Amino acid sequence: MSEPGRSGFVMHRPGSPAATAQDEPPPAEDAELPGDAVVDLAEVRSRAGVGEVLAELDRDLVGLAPVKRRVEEIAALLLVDRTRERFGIRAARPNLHMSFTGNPGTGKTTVALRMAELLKRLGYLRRGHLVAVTRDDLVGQYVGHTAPKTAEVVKRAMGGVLFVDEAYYLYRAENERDYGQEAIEILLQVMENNRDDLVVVFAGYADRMDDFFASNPGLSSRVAHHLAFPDYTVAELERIGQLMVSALGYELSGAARAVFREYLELRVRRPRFANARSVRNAVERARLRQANRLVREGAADRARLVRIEPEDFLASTVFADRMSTVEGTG
Ligand SMILES: Nc1ncnc2c1ncn2[C@@H]1O[C@H](COP(=O)(O)OP(=O)(O)OP(=O)(O)O)[C@@H](O)[C@H]1O
Repeated sequence: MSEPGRSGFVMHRPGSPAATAQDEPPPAEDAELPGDAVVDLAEVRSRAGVGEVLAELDRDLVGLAPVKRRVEEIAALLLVDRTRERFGIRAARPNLHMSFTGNPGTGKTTVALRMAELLKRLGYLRRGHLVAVTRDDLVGQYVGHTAPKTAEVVKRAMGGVLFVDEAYYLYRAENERDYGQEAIEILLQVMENNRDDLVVVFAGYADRMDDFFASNPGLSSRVAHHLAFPDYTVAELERIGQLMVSALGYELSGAARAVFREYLELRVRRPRFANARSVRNAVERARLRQANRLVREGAADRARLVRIEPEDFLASTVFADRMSTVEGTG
């Protein structure tokens, strides 16, 4: 027998008759649980909606198994931390600043958004929004401009996640008077002093992030969770493409599927390949071509409006030739 408390905690008291809502009011949010209480963690997890966010993450994002596992581990850490608090066990709040490393289009921003939502549901962030910035949003061009610029961004991000993309551009080793250093100093302070209200995620290519952290030990020591985003396999890119296509209300004909796969196999080897972002761009281009084809043809029924055909992936010239024109288009 269990009884949900207002805070989502379910108390079991071994050896005592099960309480009901009538004979025992649920404990207040800040009421400390007695030492012999037993908390049903699965119930707490489900009440906070954690399972829901994790299930959505799993459903909406193809692959990324190691990332999903780390997100789940962090969620478990926070659930247990909250539960310990309810027993009056006081400890510093877990450090939640993170680094997300991986190539472009591997899902870093998307996972950061889900993480923000998760942290909100677990009560670690007030708002759970995401503010994504790059160096230009933080660093000014003239003396005295950086501090107010960074402060403004930090203010906007309070209660949520500050996502610093391509974080290594903040630090320019070759220029010791670079204003980026000033932004880093401010972020360091905020990461230490506002841990309860802001989570900072530094994102970028893995090798450059390693150098960035090596040059900034202060930052590195404040980042507790490092999540590595691997490149997608062709099969995963194909599934990502299918998801995107159906989310837009289209479908690939059988022949289009084969052409799409062939396209991806070539595309991953071309310069400026950007994983799922390149897939999104390919889908958008196919959508554009399909529309133009239909208008040229002059009439369309429902089936034709939703179907992407091979020629929507193929340009007028042969595939291999076209791949050279794909360069630089993402
Ligand atoms: N695993 C995935 N499954 C489905 N869609 C994905 C997946 N990963 C990324 N996407 C989609 O691909 C696009 C790019 O992803 P996202 O912006 O999160 O990547 P990123 O790593 O932050 O890239 P960048 O570093 O270039 O900003 C988004 O539209 C996102 O929804």
